[in-house]
Amino acid sequence: MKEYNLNESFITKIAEEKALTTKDLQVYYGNNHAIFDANLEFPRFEITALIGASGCGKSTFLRCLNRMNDKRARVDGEIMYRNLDINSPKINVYEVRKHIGMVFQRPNPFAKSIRENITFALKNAGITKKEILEQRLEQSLKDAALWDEVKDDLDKSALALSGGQQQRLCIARSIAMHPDILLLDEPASALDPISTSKIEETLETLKKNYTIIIVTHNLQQASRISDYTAFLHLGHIIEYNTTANVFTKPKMQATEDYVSGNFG
Ligand SMILES: Nc1ncnc2c1ncn2[C@@H]1O[C@H](COP(=O)(O)OP(=O)(O)OP(=O)(O)O)[C@@H](O)[C@H]1O
Repeated sequence: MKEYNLNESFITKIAEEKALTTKDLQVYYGNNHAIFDANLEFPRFEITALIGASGCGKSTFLRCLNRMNDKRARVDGEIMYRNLDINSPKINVYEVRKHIGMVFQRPNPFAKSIRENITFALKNAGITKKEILEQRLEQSLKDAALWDEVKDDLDKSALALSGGQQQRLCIARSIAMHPDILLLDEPASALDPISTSKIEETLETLKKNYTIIIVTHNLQQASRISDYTAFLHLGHIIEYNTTANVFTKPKMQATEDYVSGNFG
């Protein structure tokens, strides 16, 4: 693999309102230092893509943003959300996850009905009024572009849905909680091209109301749907800029090689 100077980077500052900011974020799996000095500002109501070769730390970084690494890694540094450092040990992680939701690579609906997949977490969060549950059910399924396909089958098992429908159900389940930020870890990598384009359309619509941060291996997908892109290499954020700049006028050689397919 070509060697690049990992101490050189180009990290843009965001002029818009920020939804989340990481400051000097470091992640260690035992002795493996997996993320180095990540300083990124995520703009509100925009889609930011995290790209880079396998093992560069995309998922590790994403998982820090709603404290999903707590049990597997040591995470140092700050993650600022609404003037609070949500990486502080004093913070209630369940509260964090109500505001910052996560959708995983493989669709993981509960083995329950479509309705219960949406209402389960809401009920756990103390929402018991039937009208509110029904309203959240319908709205989240509409926002995830699934309502028309399932509205007559709400009491059927979620496991009977196709993979693409299951993934949109998982997005609906996340947004039913009314988070501010949605984290997605390669949400379309297990899906066929039609389901993938439905997920992409859904994300484009959702960004009106949500800040979206997505890990993707698919460079076309990053360039199609994201407003900002961060390129990671060996745990370092090498470049962060508008997606148009990252793909057409990259500042760093490593980025240019990666986006043009001359990497490695
Ligand atoms: N649970 C874990 N325990 C120990 N090391 C881990 C763990 N998860 C990831 N790592 C290590 O951290 C580094 C970054 O991995 P990570 O999965 O974040 O990369 P990635 O860019 O998301 O990769 P991919 O694109 O293949 O999913 C790798 O060296 C990996 O081996």
